[in-house]
Amino acid sequence: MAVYTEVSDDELDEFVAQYDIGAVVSCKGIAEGVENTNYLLQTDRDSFILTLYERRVNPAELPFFIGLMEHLAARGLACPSPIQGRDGAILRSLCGRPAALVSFLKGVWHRRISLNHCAELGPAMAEMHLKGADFPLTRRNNLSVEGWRGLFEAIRPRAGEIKEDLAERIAAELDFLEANWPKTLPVGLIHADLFPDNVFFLGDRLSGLIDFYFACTDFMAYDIAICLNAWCFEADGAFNATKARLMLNGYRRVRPLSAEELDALPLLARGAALRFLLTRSYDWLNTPAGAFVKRKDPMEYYRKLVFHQGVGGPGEYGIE
Ligand SMILES: Nc1ncnc2c1ncn2[C@@H]1O[C@H](COP(=O)(O)OP(=O)(O)OP(=O)(O)O)[C@@H](O)[C@H]1O
Ligand SMILES: N[C@@H](CCO)C(=O)O
Repeated sequence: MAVYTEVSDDELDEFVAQYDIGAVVSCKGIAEGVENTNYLLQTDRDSFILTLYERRVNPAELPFFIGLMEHLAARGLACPSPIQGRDGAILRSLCGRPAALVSFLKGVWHRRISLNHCAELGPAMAEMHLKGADFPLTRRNNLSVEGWRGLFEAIRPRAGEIKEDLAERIAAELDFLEANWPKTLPVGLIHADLFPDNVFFLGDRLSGLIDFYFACTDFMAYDIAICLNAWCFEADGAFNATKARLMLNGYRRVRPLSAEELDALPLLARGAALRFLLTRSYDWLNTPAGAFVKRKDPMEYYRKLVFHQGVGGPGEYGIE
């Protein structure tokens, strides 16, 4: 569950009075998510998400994330639209935390991914990349290749608790990726965490993208590589090339991929698998087993990494 901060009725009334959004009907804590406190706020006019930013979000980066959602929503992307108060401000303080209101997106996310979900994801991701292209702010991806060694050093002494030879395996992969990471692929605004729990559907249609708090400036093809990992493996660990093909072809219809981007996909997919292997390993080793935040399995991403290490070229991702 993720309600770290309880907001009293008085504090909420005072907060909502700063907006022209009607009167509060209900405000319920949302159990999902781990980073921030989220409430579903219903007024007599509409529904909103109230987010209180907790420790793991750097307040100095909030203008980037909020500005990005504003930018994308203004260009018609289905994503949360930040709500301005009567004074024009979006970010304010609630219970000693930075806080913001965004529009509520209808839809649900799916644990069981269908072929159709992947076919819908591709064009939506490409649309986000195109609409993000003229966003004026930039943010370095501190969870890309330059950030991995530091994370590795942090988990190295205890990596054997996850898998006996994990440290050696990661060390070799890191050396390889650092030596071969691309330098010149097209760069743009990427989501960087476009997992199924951040993509909503209404019936068969994708209805919106949420959770832009890892968004950054990086290779657009790296976002695709993250999605190959997060969307195209079955629960038994098998890679589903049909899902990958549908996602990639859907993407390419909206934003064509260059030959360099296609060729780089296996390497980028290795990097993306390593990124989530590292962060999940860190959280696994540093979150008590009984904590209310459920730990995500690092080994799922170790197995995905091993799969991509065996990929000979982009054709194995279903591309004709
Ligand atoms: N704009 C929105 N519209 C509808 N529901 C939303 C919206 N934003 C968040 N939610 C709901 O709140 C939940 C948690 O949101 P989110 O994933 O952004 O939280 P978080 O704590 O930042 O996340 P995470 O731990 O996944 O990084 C979502 O799964 C969704 O149910
Ligand atoms: N989506 C991530 C968590 C947030 O970075 C994971 O599944 O490991």
